Amino acid sequence: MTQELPPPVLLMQMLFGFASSRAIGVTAELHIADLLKDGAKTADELARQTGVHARSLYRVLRACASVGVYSEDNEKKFSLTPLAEPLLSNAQGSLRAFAEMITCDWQFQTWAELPYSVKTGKPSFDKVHGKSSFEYFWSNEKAGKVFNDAMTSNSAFSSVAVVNAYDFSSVSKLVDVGGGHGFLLASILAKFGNVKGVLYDTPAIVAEAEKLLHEHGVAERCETVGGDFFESVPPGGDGYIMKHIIHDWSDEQCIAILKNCRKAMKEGGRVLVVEMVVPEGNEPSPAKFLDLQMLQFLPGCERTEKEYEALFDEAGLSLTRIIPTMSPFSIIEGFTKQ
Ligand SMILES: C[S@@+](CC[C@H](N)C(=O)[O-])C[C@H]1O[C@@H](n2cnc3c(N)ncnc32)[C@H](O)[C@@H]1O
Repeated sequence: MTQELPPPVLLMQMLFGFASSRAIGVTAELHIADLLKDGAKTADELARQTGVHARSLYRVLRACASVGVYSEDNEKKFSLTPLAEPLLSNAQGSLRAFAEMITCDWQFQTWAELPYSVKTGKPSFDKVHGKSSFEYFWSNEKAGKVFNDAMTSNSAFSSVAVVNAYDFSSVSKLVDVGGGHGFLLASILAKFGNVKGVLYDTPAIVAEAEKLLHEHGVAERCETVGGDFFESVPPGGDGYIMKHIIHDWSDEQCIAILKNCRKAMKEGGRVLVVEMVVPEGNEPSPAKFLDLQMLQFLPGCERTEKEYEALFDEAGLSLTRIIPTMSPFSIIEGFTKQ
């Protein structure tokens, strides 16, 4: 439908993209979707419950409703819509924490410096915050929590898709490299009862993962190991999965991580990289905007199929398949080159 709008109107809508993103993020921060779970409410009622300014909240919700996130009825009551439901905290694959993170203060401060990244090719995050993004999250409790909660929330969304798209039953020991708090690995182990897991991340992050592994009832089948994936990864797995890891790093750094996996894996083992794959040409894809996020936050980027093939090749692996999932993420599978 938007294609039929006159170009200046469509362009203006696009230019206001940052505003719709921020407005949706504010409602995520205020848990508005949770408050609408049991029925429609006016902005006044919602403002009383959240302690904010009623008229301003109304304006934010009206703007969100104009793009289909919530809807407003004749009595000025707001309700959930299919686009608002993923903002429920307990929705399967909830995007609430992700929405809060992707529109928070340090995001907008970093995006304001996009021209710096375009000029220099360096992450604007480091310029704005004086350190790399991971160092910032590891040293700043509040930002670290927002980031890790978003990763777990995003993981909930993409993990369901990965678990349903790939048959892990032929893997006996799966190492999740940079597995964060372990949501993906726990989901895989919960579905595939024969698989043993190793959750590998920095020592501080894996120390926080135990609770989640217990909650999924997989702690007994899952080891946690702290370390640095540029140095080494735990040996003896026949599967090495990496979700949202490879897109964080430069080609040289990715090749180092992939080579470490190849060296550590048992004969006949495989690597499984979970990322968006950038389509060639003008095809629309969220990967092309996530790529700009990477440009500013880390040395990494989103890659095309050919670029993944080249990375795998340099690391001594052959890309065998790209398996699409019901999410924007694909599973890029590789085996040791024969
Ligand atoms: C973008 S998050 C992805 C987390 C998880 N795979 C997921 O999809 O939710 C990147 C992860 O890499 C971890 N990480 C970053 N540098 C690392 C390193 N040098 N060694 C081990 N883990 C590292 C971070 O702590 C973080 O958990």
